[in-house]
Amino acid sequence: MPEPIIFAIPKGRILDEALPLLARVGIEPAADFFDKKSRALVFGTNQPHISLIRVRAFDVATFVAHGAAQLGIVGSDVVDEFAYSELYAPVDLGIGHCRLSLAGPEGSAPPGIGESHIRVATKYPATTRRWFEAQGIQAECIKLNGAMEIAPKLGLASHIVDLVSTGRTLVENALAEQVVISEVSARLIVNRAAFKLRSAEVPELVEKFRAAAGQGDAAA
Ligand SMILES: Nc1ncnc2c1ncn2[C@@H]1O[C@H](COP(=O)(O)OP(=O)(O)OP(=O)(O)O)[C@@H](O)[C@H]1O
Ligand SMILES: O=P(O)(O)OC[C@H]1O[C@H](OP(=O)(O)OP(=O)(O)O)[C@H](O)[C@@H]1O
Repeated sequence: MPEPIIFAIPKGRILDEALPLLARVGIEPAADFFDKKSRALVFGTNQPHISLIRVRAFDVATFVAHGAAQLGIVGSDVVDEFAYSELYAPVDLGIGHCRLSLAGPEGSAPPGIGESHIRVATKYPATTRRWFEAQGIQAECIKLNGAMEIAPKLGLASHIVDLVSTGRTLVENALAEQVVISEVSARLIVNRAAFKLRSAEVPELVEKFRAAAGQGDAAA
C-alpha cells in the first residue's frame, strides 16, 4: 500500500465552502472531522488512500510547498504572498472570493507619486512591498496577524493592506478602501514533485477538482 495522499485544508473561512467541493470530488471526511471537541489534526476520509489535515491558512501553503502534504486548498492571497517555486496552483476553485486592498483613514488620499516612504500594517508584507515598489514607493511593513484595522488609529501605521469582503470592518474602524491590489479566490495547490511522483493519483485528483469547479469536462 502506498502512503496516503495528504490533503491540507484551511480551518478558517474557506472550510465551509470547500467541503461541498470536496464532496463533489468524492471525498467525505470521517465523522471525527466534524466533532468540535476533537483535538485530532489528521483525519481519514471515505477514500482509503486520502487523509485530510486541517491547518491555518498560511500553513496550508507551507505543508504543500515542502511536500509534507501533496495537495491543498488556499486563498490566492496566500499563494501570492509566499511565491513558493514548489507550488503549482492549477485550479481556481471559484470560492472564498474577496479582495486584497490598500486602505487608509476615511477622507485621506491614497499614497501618491513623490511620496518616498510609507508605513503599512499588514499580514502580507511581501505582496505589499512588491506592490508599493511597482508604484515607486518604499513600504515599511509592520507584520500583524489580525485586527490590522486598528493600526492607523493608534499610529502604528498610516495605512493597512488587508482582505476586504463586505467592507464592514473598514467602515466600523473609520477606514476607507483606496486601491484594490488583487482579487482573491481559493485555489487548489499541488506540490510539483508529488504531481510527477504520484502520477497515478495526483493528476487525476486535479482533473476532478477542475471539473467540480466547473472548469473542465472530466467526470467528478
Ligand atoms: N472577509 C473575507 N471574505 C472572504 N474570504 C476571506 C475573508 N477573509 C479571508 N478570506 C479568505 O479566507 C482565507 C482564510 O481566512 P481566515 O483568516 O479565516 O483563515 P485562518 O485559517 O483562520 O487564518 P489565521 O487563523 O491564520 O488568521 C484567506 O486567506 C482568504 O483567502
Ligand atoms: O470586509 P469584511 O466583510 O468586513 O471582511 C474583512 C475582514 O475579514 C478578515 O478578517 P477575519 O474576520 O478573518 O479575522 P482576522 O482579522 O482574525 O483575520 C479580514 O482580515 C478583515 O478584517
